[in-house]
Amino acid sequence: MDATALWQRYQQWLYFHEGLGFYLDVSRMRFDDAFVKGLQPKFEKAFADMAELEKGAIANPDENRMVGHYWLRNPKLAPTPEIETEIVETIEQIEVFAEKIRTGAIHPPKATRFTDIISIGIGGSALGPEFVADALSPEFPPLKIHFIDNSDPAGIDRTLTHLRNNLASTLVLVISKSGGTPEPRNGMIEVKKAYAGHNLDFANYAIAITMPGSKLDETAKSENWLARFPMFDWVGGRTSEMSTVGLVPAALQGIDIRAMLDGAKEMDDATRIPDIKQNPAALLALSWYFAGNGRGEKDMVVLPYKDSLLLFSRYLQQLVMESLGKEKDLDGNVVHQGIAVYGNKGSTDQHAYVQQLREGVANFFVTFIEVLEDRKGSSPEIDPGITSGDYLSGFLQGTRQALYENQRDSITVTIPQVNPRTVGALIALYDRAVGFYGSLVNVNAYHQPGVEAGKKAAAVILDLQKQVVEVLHTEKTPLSLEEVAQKAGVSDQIEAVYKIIRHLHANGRGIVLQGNFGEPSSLKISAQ
Ligand SMILES: O=P(O)(O)OC[C@H]1O[C@](O)(CO)[C@@H](O)[C@@H]1O
Repeated sequence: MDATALWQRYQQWLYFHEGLGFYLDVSRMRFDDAFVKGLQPKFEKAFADMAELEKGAIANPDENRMVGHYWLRNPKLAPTPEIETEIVETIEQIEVFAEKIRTGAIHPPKATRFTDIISIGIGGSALGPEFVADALSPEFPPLKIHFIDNSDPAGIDRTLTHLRNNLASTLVLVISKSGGTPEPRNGMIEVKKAYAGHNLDFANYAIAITMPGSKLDETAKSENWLARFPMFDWVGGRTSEMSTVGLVPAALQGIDIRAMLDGAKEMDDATRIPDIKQNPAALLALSWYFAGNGRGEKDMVVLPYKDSLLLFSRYLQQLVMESLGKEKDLDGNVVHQGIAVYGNKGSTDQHAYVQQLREGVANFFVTFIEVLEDRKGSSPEIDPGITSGDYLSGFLQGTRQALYENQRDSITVTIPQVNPRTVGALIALYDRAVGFYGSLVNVNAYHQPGVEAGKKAAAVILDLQKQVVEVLHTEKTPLSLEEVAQKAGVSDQIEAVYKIIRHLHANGRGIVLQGNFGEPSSLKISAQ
C-alpha cells in the first residue's frame, strides 16, 4: 500500500475517545474487510457473552464463579444490592483509612507517621500494584512502597536491608486473594521475624488484603492486625487492580484512586458498545485474532515509549497469558490456546531486540504505546528546534514504519499523558480485550488450572526433602545418591534427591558431600 492509501486506511480505522483523549490505530494490521465480516458472528457471541458476564452469569464455569471486575468501577452494575453496597463501602473505607495513615492519625507505636510500605504478594497480588506504583506514584510519596513478590531469600533480605532503619515506621501489606499462596506466606513469616528481631509487634504494622475467612484473614483476625480489607471471591487475581488489592497500596501512596476508577469506568462504557469499529477492546481482540490466526501464532510485543509504563508489559503478560493460555476450550477440545506477551519499553528496546523484529523471524506483532505529553513543563532543545521528546516520538514513528515496510504488523495505542485516569483506562481496555478474545477462541479466560501442576509438584519436592533429611540423620555411614533414594522409598527419583541434597549442601544445612561434584553418582552423602 502506498502512503496515500495508508493514510486513508489510518483514517478509516482510527478510533478516538474524546473524554479520555485516547486513540487506537489498527491500520497497520493488514486485515481486510472480508476478514472483519467473517469474524462478525464470533463477535456477536463475544458481545453477548460479555453482557451476560456483567449481569452476573457464572462466567468461570470451572470454579463456579461470577466475574465481576467491571462492577468495581461501576458498582451500580453489580447484580445484587448487597454486592453494590459492599463495593461502595469498601472504597470509602480505603479512602478513610489511607487518609488517617497519611496524616498520622493512625501511626506506629514508636513513630509519629508511617513512612514506608512493604507490599507482600505475587502474581495478580503484585503485578498491578507494582505497575501502578511505577507509573503513578508521586516523586515524593507520603509512603514509599517496596515489594516482596517472591520466595527468594536474597530478595527478601535486599528489601529488609534497605528498610533496616525504618522498620519502626513501615507498614506491611500482605496481599493474597486465597490467603494460602506459599510465596506471600513465606514473605510474611520472614518479615514478621524481622520485626520481632527489632522488638516490634508485627500486628501493629500489618494489614491483610484477602478473602474473608481465608487462612491469612484468620491469622490477621486472631493476631489483631492493624487492618483487614476484603478481596471479593468474584474478582480474579489478574483483574484485581481496581479492588482492595490495587486500591489500598495506591491510596496509601497518595494516588488518586477515584480518578483511576473513573478512567476505567469510562473505558468500560466505551468497550461495552456492541460494534467492532466503535469499540477499542473489540478492535484489539480482532487484531490479535488476525495476527495469530486465532491460534496465538504470533507473539504480542508491547512497547510503551515512556519509562513510567515499563511494567505494563509485565502486567499484561499475566493478564493475557494466564487468561488465554489454555489446553482445552469450553467444549473440552484440546486447543493449546494463548498469546505470548513480552516487551519492556521504547526506545530502549530498539537497541536490544528490535533488530530481530525488523529482520528476523516474523513471529510477532507489536503494540506501541505512545504518550503525547513529553514531560510536565517545557523541554530544552537538544538540537536546534528539537527536544529529546521529539526524538522519542520520532523513534516510535520510525520503528513502526520500518517494521511495516518489512511486513511486520503493529497496533498503536495513544494516550495524552500518564495519569490515574489513563492508567485506569488502559487496564480496563485490556481486561475487556482479553475477555472478548477468550470468547472468540472459546476458552475460559477466568481460571488457571495449569498453575496448579507446578504448585503440586513443588509440594511433593518439599515432602521428599523431609524424607531425605530423615534418612541421612538415621544413617551412620555416608550413602550414595542411589542408596539415599532407595532408603527414602523413591528409587525412581534420584535426580530430585540429588538436587535437594546439592541445594542443602550449598546452603550449609548440615549435609556433607564427598566425591567428584561433576559426577553425581560418585558422591557420598552424610549428615553432620
Ligand atoms: O492472590 P493469591 O491468591 O495469593 O494468588 C496469587 C496468584 O496466584 C495465581 O493464582 C496463580 O499463579 C494467580 O492467578 C494469582 O494472581
